[in-house]
Amino acid sequence: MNQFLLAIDQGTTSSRAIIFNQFGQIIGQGQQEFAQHFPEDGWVEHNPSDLWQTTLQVCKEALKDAGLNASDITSAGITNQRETTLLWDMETGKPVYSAIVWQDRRTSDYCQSLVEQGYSDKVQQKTGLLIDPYFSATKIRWMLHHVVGVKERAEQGKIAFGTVDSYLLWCLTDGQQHRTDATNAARTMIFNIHSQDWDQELIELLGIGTVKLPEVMDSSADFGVINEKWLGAEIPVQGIAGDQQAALFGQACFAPGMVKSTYGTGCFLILNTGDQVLKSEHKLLSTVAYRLDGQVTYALEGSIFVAGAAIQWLRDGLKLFSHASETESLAQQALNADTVYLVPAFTGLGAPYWDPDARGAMIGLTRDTSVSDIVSAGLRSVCYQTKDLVDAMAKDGAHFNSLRVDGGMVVNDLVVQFLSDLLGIAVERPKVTETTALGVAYLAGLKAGVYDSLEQISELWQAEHAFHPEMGHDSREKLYQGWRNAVHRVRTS
Ligand SMILES: Nc1ncnc2c1ncn2[C@@H]1O[C@H](COP(=O)(O)OP(=O)(O)O)[C@@H](O)[C@H]1O
Ligand SMILES: O=P(O)(O)OC[C@H](O)CO
Repeated sequence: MNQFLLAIDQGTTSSRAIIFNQFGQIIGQGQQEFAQHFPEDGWVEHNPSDLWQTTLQVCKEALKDAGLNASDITSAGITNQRETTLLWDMETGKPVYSAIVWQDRRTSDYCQSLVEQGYSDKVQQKTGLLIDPYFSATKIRWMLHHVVGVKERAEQGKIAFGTVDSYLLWCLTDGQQHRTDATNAARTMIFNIHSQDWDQELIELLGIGTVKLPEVMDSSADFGVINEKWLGAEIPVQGIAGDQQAALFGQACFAPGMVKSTYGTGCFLILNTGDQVLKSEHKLLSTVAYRLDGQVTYALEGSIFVAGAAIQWLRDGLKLFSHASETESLAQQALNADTVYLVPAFTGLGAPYWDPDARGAMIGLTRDTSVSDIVSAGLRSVCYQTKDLVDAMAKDGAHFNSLRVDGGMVVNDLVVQFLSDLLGIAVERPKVTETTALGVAYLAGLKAGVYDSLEQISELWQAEHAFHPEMGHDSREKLYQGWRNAVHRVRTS
């Protein structure tokens, strides 16, 4: 008999719900985009009601698409854009402000002051993270200091903090559960990844001790039950993970040394490091890959802020084409692909540079530079940035000879082939590229007893295509040197 798992994937630009059967096949889905708000330079916000309402709608759409009722669903999971921060009043259930999105840079100066006070080592040692506005903690502090009345309500013990998973769980359970999982907690900059507890010293340092923090659970656990008023029947929520960790899980990267890279708005390369926290000397992040039965599997992560977003900019900003799918044929016509570089540092550079003040550039332009050359440079920029991460990992002692990829961009064969050429390793694209949703469905299914073991899940993973390097060493080095020069031109630190 078929069993069905509902995966809620609340991402940066859209909310998605996918229903899988126990074989990891997609049975139904729904997706809705929502508005991005940029109230000031470097600020990025979402309306919490958009996050919640689109989530609810896509769940209904997915059920309809699958021809199922909520009562047919065995278990549900939530995966989410990470770090994005919400505070809400626990009495009214109302968010006190917008959701401050992971890309938001408003706490840059405060982060810089923490660095100057010498807290970098302590933060990295405890949380595995670098001090950066990217993470949740300084966003919480900003709301306490800037939103009228919130500090007072927090002092009365009425204000809850949550990443998007927590907030959605709160809504879905009708205010019954205030919980998160270890992968999401690990992105806040106040969670000790060794002891698996909230870190009181960092909480006090930031002055955010009055806010109620969610209970941190395994990634596969009994988080609560979706109230029947939302979808027509109760559904247990038994999986939660940040979207990049869920993708690692969906790619079945369960053995130390296995690595995946997801190409959506940004790009996130995550390497399974087993039960070891690998401390990076090259500005990568140590984080929680997943936590099962109290056992933590750790990961090393490289985060790039702009990947598919560069393609969106070429489409919407420069209006060079109407659909992302046109980029492959356009780039195939590029005559100067090897000499034109686009550094998409629109919101600064992420790993391994962490240069929030860098800005984008196009280098190598001549009179015969064409639209095709620029599009090709945009696509290739994603591969060059990945090589930056892979090289940083190698310097940290982490080597691998194949990479699993997923996300909206990997339908583009040209991108994946160039990636393989540049890295000089095999790049594997799975049959199901919705690995984020699949990963959290697996986590829910593990708790629900649909799956007994990780081995069983590994057996479900199937490659759709493996790309092998076709480029020679010298060409690869020459192209990459050109990229290094281009990045050097935009860096401020
Ligand atoms: N054929 C393509 N070639 C290159 N980029 C693409 C292609 N199709 C989609 N994209 C890019 O992939 C991204 C969407 O991927 P997705 O995984 O849905 O992102 P997210 O989950 O971050 O919203 C968009 O930025 C889009 O520009
Ligand atoms: O929503 P995505 O897929 O762009 O992922 C965002 C990341 O979780 C941010 O850390």
